[in-house]
Amino acid sequence: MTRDLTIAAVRLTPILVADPPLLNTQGVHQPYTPRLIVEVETADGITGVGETYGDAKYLELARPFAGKLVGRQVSDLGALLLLADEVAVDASRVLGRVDVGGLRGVQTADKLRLSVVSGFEVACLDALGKSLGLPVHALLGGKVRDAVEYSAYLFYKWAGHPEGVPSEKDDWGAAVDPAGIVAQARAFTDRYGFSSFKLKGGVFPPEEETAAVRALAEAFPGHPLRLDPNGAWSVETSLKVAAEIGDVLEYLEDPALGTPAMAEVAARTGVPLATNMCVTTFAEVQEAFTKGAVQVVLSDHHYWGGLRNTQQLAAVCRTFGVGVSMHSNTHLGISLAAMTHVAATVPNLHHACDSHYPWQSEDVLTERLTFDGGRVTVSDAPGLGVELDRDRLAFLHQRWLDDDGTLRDRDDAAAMRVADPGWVTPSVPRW
Ligand SMILES: O=C([O-])C(=O)C[C@H](O)[C@@H](O)C(=O)[O-]
Ligand SMILES: [Mg+2]
Repeated sequence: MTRDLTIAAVRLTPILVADPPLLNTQGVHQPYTPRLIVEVETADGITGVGETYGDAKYLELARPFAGKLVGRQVSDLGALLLLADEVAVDASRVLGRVDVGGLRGVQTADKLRLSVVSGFEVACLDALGKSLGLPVHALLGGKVRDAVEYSAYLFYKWAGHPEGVPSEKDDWGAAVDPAGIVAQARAFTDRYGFSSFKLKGGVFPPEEETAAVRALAEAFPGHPLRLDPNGAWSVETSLKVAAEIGDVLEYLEDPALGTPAMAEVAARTGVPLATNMCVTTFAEVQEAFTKGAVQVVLSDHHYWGGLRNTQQLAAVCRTFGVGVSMHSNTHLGISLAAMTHVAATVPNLHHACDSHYPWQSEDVLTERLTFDGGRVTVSDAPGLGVELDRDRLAFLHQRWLDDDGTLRDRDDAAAMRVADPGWVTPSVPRW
């Protein structure tokens, strides 16, 4: 049977999804956060889905990029990155400083383009897999594991968004001290079976956060623990924390901002350092690896330009003896499926992956993905193995249409100012 893999249509649907009041060093998550759902339809009527960031700066690139794909083949994956280079990035979008929501290091035109491409690459792979009757992991060379392990992503959080702010309720409660963090970890374990834990730090003074990690170590002896202040600490503070809790850490994630500071910390501690801030593109690899600044890179297909680039990153890490883990921002089930497919193919992925998915009560799928013993089973169904719920998609899109623009760009500092009008993004190092 011949198949027509020509892309006949591309649909882009920006949505707003509920997000709990999770705290990080920049502020707090908004009650609703933007995502972009990408659909690629072949001439045969097969639809592939992808998901990426939905802020205006990504939409601006996604729209012209979508126009370039019509008439091409869904199998033409190599061309995606080249086509993306043809899409102009408005200079005002390239801030030259850490971006407000993504906490992914300094924002560049390249990073914006790669994040857009990732959603389209996943949609093309989904459509191609459905056309050929093959799962995405098979298109990527085949799985080396049947399930992918995820870690519990613990956050300091408030019980709810500020009074009077429209939001969805969550049932996690508040967590603003060690006891609250341990209770949250127990809830993660009870609900999903996770056995490794990452605490998002950079929120409270380091002594409070190390106390929370100690409390976790006592409550879950021997379980892998990570602490990630998103570069909020000085080199000296990072070293102090490493000395205090290094004995219970699997790794310390981005304690200090930027490769030179990370290299200095790494030179003076035996605690492995991980990053999703100083190595986020191939261009940043050489300096960081040759300086020994990081021992683990958190891959993220949204950052790196897709699933195939994620595999290439893993190969580069293997070459340099650097470990691989996986980063996550707020995402839905399409991305979790994509993360699981690529993670299943990476032999040197030896750390449980991060995922925000448990924090997301809303999705655009007919069936949510589930964690069993902290693991997601790798689907062998054609494509990603997920199905779009068009009614939910329309509902969440309507929320985006109804928004006056306040929430269409993630801004954790602005969300914090609703509760604390004097809040300004802390300068780095904060401690
Ligand atoms: O460094 C990380 O792991 C992240 O940046 C993940 C997320 O962005 C997280 O910090 C958040 O959403 O607040
Ligand atoms: Mg991180």
